[in-house]
Amino acid sequence: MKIGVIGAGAVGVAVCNYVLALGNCRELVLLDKNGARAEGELMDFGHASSLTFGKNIRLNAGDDYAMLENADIVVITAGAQIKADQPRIELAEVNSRICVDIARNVEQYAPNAILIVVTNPCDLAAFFIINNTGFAAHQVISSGCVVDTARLMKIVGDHTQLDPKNVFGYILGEHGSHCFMPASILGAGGQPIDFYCDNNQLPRIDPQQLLQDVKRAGYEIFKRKLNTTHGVAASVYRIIQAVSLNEHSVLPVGVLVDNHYDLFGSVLSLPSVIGRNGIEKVLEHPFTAEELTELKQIHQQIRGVIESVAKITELNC
Ligand SMILES: NC(=O)c1ccc[n+]([C@@H]2O[C@H](COP(=O)([O-])OP(=O)(O)OC[C@H]3O[C@@H](n4cnc5c(N)ncnc54)[C@H](O)[C@@H]3O)[C@@H](O)[C@H]2O)c1
Repeated sequence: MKIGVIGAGAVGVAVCNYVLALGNCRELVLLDKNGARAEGELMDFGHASSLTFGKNIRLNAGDDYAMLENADIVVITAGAQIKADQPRIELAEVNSRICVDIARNVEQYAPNAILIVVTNPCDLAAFFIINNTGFAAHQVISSGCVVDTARLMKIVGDHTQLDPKNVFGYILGEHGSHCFMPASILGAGGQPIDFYCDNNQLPRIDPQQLLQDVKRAGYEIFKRKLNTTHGVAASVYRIIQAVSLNEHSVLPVGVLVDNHYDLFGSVLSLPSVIGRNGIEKVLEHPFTAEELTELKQIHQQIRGVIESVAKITELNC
């Protein structure tokens, strides 16, 4: 496996750390417009290979896309960070353009790669990549709500005093403010969440409050350290693992909505089967009527943003 990471910032480097510590790839490429920064990071990582647990993965870094030749997986974390008081739509324009340019460069050297888009707004950026490059929809995965779902699992795990891995639930929709939680599938230890709480003398969880807490989780981290890195990097590594081991894992990643739930033309997080071909299948869930209405409303809001960004950037939508 050859893995590329574009963007040698806080998130890109955190992803490299997971790949080097846990992964089983033969080559890791770190690319940044600031090539020296990427080189410095991988030179630093290189010293880990002298230690007993370090893996001798071939490391390449710089600013030249040719390094990505025949990469199997490319993670895009490059882009601008939101500035104080900057409207989100402005960041969407800037980063959608950057991500499409990057994907066009990647396409020249690794047209068969699976792309994992992390740069925010990741769902919008993935949507514009699908519509403005030769990458097929199944090759382009937005990291979407995997991190939001991890946050949900941790919060419910703390409440139920269970390992978060024994919590089942999804955050779906858009990574960010337009996400929702289908309460009908939330569970702990294989039991419906209300049943679990009642049987264990715990207060029931208010689904609306839970969703608010999930939405605030990223903000609470950002307020303290001015970025978020570890949770998102672990989420990206989870997707890398599903692709590289052809796991057919169901993950709430951002996928092109193309006649799913009668919706067309956005990227939203939906439970999807992830394997060697990227998105192998988008699962259709038996959502309640209310949940379906919520999903449709989110899609319509996102379509509005897509059309505004397309108008200004002249990207296809
Ligand atoms: N999807 C998520 O869950 C999630 C979570 C955290 C951060 N993010 C996003 O990830 C992105 C990166 O965050 P970060 O904290 O690493 O930022 P950062 O500022 O630390 O790093 C960004 C890097 O991208 C590089 N870069 C910018 N434009 C480039 C281009 N055109 N080509 C190559 N490299 C380029 C910069 O030189 C910099 O090294 C941001 O958009 C952030 O909002 C997403």
